[in-house]
Amino acid sequence: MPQKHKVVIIGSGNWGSTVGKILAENTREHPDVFEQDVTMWVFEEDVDVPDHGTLRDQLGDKPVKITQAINTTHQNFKYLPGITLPDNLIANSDIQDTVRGASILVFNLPHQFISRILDQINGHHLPYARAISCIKGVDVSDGTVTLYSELIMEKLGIYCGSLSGANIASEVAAETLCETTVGYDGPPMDYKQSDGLSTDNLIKVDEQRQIKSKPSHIKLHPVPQSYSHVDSRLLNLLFGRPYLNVHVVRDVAGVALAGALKNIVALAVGFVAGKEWGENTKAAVMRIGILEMVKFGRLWFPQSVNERTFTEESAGVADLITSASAGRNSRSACHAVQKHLTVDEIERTELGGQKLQGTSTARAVCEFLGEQGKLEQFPLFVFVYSGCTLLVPMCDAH
Ligand SMILES: NC(=O)c1ccc[n+]([C@@H]2O[C@H](COP(=O)([O-])OP(=O)(O)OC[C@H]3O[C@@H](n4cnc5c(N)ncnc54)[C@H](O)[C@@H]3O)[C@@H](O)[C@H]2O)c1
Ligand SMILES: O=P(O)(O)OC[C@H](O)CO
Repeated sequence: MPQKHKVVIIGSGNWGSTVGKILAENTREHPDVFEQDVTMWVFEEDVDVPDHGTLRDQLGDKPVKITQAINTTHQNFKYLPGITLPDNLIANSDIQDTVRGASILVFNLPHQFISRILDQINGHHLPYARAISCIKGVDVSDGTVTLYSELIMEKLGIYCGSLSGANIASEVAAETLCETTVGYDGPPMDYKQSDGLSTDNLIKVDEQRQIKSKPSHIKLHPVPQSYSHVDSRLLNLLFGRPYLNVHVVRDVAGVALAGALKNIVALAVGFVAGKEWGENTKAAVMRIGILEMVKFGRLWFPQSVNERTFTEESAGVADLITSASAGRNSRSACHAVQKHLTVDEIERTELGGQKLQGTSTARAVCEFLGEQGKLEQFPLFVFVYSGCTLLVPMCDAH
């Protein structure tokens, strides 16, 4: 019998809790492959107990710790209300305790918080753990665009794939039919060597990106042969559900980048909706948006991004459509225009603690493009970042 994978999830927001639910359902269904309990790292906070159902019978009417609320009621009523979570999904606010001994780490938190969490994890995880990032966003610093899958690889020295798709969390949690894309080109798990750093285990960084500060290779620890391989079959066991079809592709960068950039386009569509410019304009914005997404990938990730990920996968055009139609970025931009507020104000007042990814991504991407002298090639991204301020200030002064 292979050693069982221990799976943990870092993040417990709207999508974090949804993916936690999926993981726990699957580890329970495949006890031969996975340890049943899935620990979910939760950013600790006090939450008010809603006055409906049996929640106050179980928790009382005073504010309680969110971890206590989740572990007692098996609901995350602040970030994923109305959904029952499996009782083998265990909330834990101690990040180092959460990752200890885990062979599969799933990262799923707003990108604003990932860097600090990685610093706290470093040194406390298995050196051969494998990771999947469900985070939609990009990190821009020192004149470089870094995908969160890459940041995780660099900071922790472990392999990281990406998951992204047309996945409005509340719909996935309600188990309506949908699909998603997993980018995974990782080395197989069972190396001939079972200890030490293998020279076969090199993940090549896209050399065309001319990233001066990055190593050209990241050396990975081989996974002991006792585990089953992390391959497309195992990823389907982990993320697939009867209502969620998973397609595994090798294009990790394309999946991650599409998930990040579509949020900029979704904001633009939201502005159009708020201005009541109609469906033709929304369609035009989406068409131009997908072309800018592809162009960005071609320019900055020429060796790693496969353009077909943008046009054929759930992570590409399908996610753009769903996000533009019903995502938080699009809705918030629409409300901002209608209420003459900034999107940041809408985020603070209407999202109940959930975080938008589009505004900071637009800012990061456009500042990067400005530094590279490429702004004129991305008029829609620039429109979102700066042009939209003519309609409504997109962000607070910063
Ligand atoms: N919600 C969706 O429909 C959806 C769908 C697909 C992908 N995504 C992506 O998933 C990722 C996670 O989004 P989400 O919807 O789960 O989050 P969310 O928007 O619900 O964000 C709230 C989460 O952030 C946490 N948080 C607040 N302050 C924090 C801090 N200082 N440090 C750490 N955590 C803190 C909260 O505890 C909560 O868990 C994002 O990149 C998002 O783009 C979201
Ligand atoms: O609600 P948004 O705008 O963060 O988008 C949600 C998902 O990314 C849709 O796939």
